Amino acid sequence: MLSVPEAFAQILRTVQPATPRSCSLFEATHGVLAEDAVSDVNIPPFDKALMDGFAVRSSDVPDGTGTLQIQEVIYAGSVPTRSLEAGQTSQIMTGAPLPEGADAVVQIEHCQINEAEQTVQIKTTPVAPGKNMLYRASVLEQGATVVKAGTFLRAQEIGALAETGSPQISVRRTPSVAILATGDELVPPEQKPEAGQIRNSNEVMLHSQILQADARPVPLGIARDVRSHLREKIQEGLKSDFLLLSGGVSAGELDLVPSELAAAGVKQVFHKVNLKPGKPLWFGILEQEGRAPCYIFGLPGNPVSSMVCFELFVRSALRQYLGFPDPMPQPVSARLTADFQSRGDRPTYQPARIDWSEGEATVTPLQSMGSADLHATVAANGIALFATGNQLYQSGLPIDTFLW
Ligand SMILES: Nc1nc2c(c(=O)[nH]1)N[C@H]1C(S)=C(S)[C@@H](COP(=O)(O)OP(=O)(O)OC[C@H]3O[C@@H](n4cnc5c(N)ncnc54)[C@H](O)[C@@H]3O)O[C@H]1N2
Ligand code: MOO
Repeated sequence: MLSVPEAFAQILRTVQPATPRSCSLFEATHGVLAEDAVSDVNIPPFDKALMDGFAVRSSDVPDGTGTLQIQEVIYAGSVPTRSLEAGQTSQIMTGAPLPEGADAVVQIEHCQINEAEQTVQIKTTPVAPGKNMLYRASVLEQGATVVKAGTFLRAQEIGALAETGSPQISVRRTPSVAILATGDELVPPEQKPEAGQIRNSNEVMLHSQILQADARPVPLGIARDVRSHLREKIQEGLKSDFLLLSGGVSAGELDLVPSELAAAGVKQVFHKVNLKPGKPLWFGILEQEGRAPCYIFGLPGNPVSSMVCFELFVRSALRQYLGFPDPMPQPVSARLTADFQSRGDRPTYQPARIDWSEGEATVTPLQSMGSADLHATVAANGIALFATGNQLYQSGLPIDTFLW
């Protein structure tokens, strides 16, 4: 059976980053930048006042006092016409360019203007070069990288791109992800289950996980364990960029998913991974003439297996599709708060509570009845990884955890 690292490697080898599209900054939120963006200007573009007041030569008022001759008033958006010689100053507004010779600004509250003599008396704390101003290009130089390819675009990146001359950018947009729950035992959440039935909790849970992964869910409802119905629903799902099926992938007589996917032309990449929960995980690709491939995951029906497989494998595939440089889940090392006895013939991903105290992460594995016990995940904010075998992990030992 495939190991977890081998499964990751096969997913990352199979899923190709989406073709980038050009879009305006108004459409770019939650996309991922496809090419490095460089600045076409210096930031700030000129030595810039950060206060309303007087532009000065700091050497004229090193101790913060002195009387200076006013040359002109410089507003934001205008250009100074006079440079400052010794003993001279110009009144300046926040955001305006400093005149040549000036290297500091004294704020207006510390200045007394004599209109008749066109002088200003300054009384403030010592003035060093750079006070209340930003030097040209001190934030960013023209030609420097503003946002790197592979960056998820939030409000601040979008603002920085606007400031530096990238109104139109090349972006990978979030994929559509179809969800298809399978099983004759399932009823919708709004229905009270009758004998032998359970509610379809995986569809809405996956919907929420897809949204949390910043992708676009396309819920398709329930496919019954009847080939014709499943076939029809699979065809609908294959129109999305990804298709997630829940249930029907293990060894049961009505586990029709792998054979129906094969009949639809989907090529299996792997079936079954050595982890707990999630062993029956299925992954494949549909290559299509003239359009992008569809990537298909058959997630085990047990709710915790479905959730864990999404967080580990589907999320990594979505990150790879979006062009993130590090698509794999990032482990957080945390110390066990109590002894933990691991059991089992597979690496185990145990629902866990991860906390931070005094700057260090701690982890408390939660009691769980296994892959059908969704309630253990409600109290959890992540998963703790334990290697195969029966082993006593002592309190205080650092182990790998993954937040969700
Ligand atoms: N003989 C074997 N039996 C099983 C094996 C095996 O290797 N050999 N693997 C076990 C493991 S591990 C898992 S996990 C499950 C996964 O089975 P399937 O993916 O085929 O899923 P189902 O049998 O359809 O369902 C399993 C379980 O989950 C419930 N379920 C299904 N869909 C939903 C849903 N949308 N919402 C909530 N719950 C759902 C379903 O009722 C079952 O109780 O197989 C083991 N068996
Ligand atoms: O993958 Mo299953 O949930 O391990 O029992």
